[in-house]
Amino acid sequence: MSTVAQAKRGFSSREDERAASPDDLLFEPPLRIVEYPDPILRARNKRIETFDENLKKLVSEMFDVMYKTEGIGLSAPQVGMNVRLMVFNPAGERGEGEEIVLINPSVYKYSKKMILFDEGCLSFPGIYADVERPDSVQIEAQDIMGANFKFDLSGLPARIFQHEFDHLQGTLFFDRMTEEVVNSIRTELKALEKKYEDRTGLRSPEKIEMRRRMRAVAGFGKS
Ligand SMILES: CSCC[C@H](NC=O)C(=O)N[C@@H](C)C(=O)N[C@@H](CO)C(=O)O
Ligand SMILES: [Fe+2]
Repeated sequence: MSTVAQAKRGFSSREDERAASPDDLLFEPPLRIVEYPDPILRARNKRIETFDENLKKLVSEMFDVMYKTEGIGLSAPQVGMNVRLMVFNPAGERGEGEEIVLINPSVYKYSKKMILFDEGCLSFPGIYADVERPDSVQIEAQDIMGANFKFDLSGLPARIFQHEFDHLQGTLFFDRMTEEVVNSIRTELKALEKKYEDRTGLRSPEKIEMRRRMRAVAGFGKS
């Protein structure tokens, strides 16, 4: 399927979510943050169906790298693992606030009220810009033991959840920015693309203009 067709489908329906194999969950610490425009950030993320010690270790390593890099949230694809897992702690400090672990999350309701917030992403070091998102969301997910639960999020936790949920859909924060806002960070985005091209010897897998066009079909409210 072409990238454009994938974006139109939005990786969103349950039928599209394949189950992760034990190999998909293998990792070697220390985890490292995957930076834009690495194609890992646009790849499909598989459902987790094995709730074991390895998963607990992965979650623990994700919190480690999140705190070390001054994050308040982290999704598995950002550490090279294409599975449907996110961790967050709005306090951003170990031992403070509440550590949330969400596996195979989905959204069943978004608020109508929308809020602008100056967002940063660990996969786009040093880049901050305004993103508009619903103020609150009602979600369901599984915990580290595989138990299902539902809860409501608003304010900063809702913001972090939506940012990380987007990562699980292959959507990046600039896909949600207005054209004017993307223009304000375009030089920094291009610098990250050049860094990737210099490091890998490969052409950047995406061109910013193309993502701009695809943003129109990203849409809120799909799950
Ligand atoms: C507001 S949602 C941001 C979530 C993001 N997670 C993964 O990319 C994240 O943690 N971004 C950081 C750059 C961030 O927001 N850090 C905080 C605390 O240092 C900040 O205020 O910059
Ligand atoms: Fe991010």
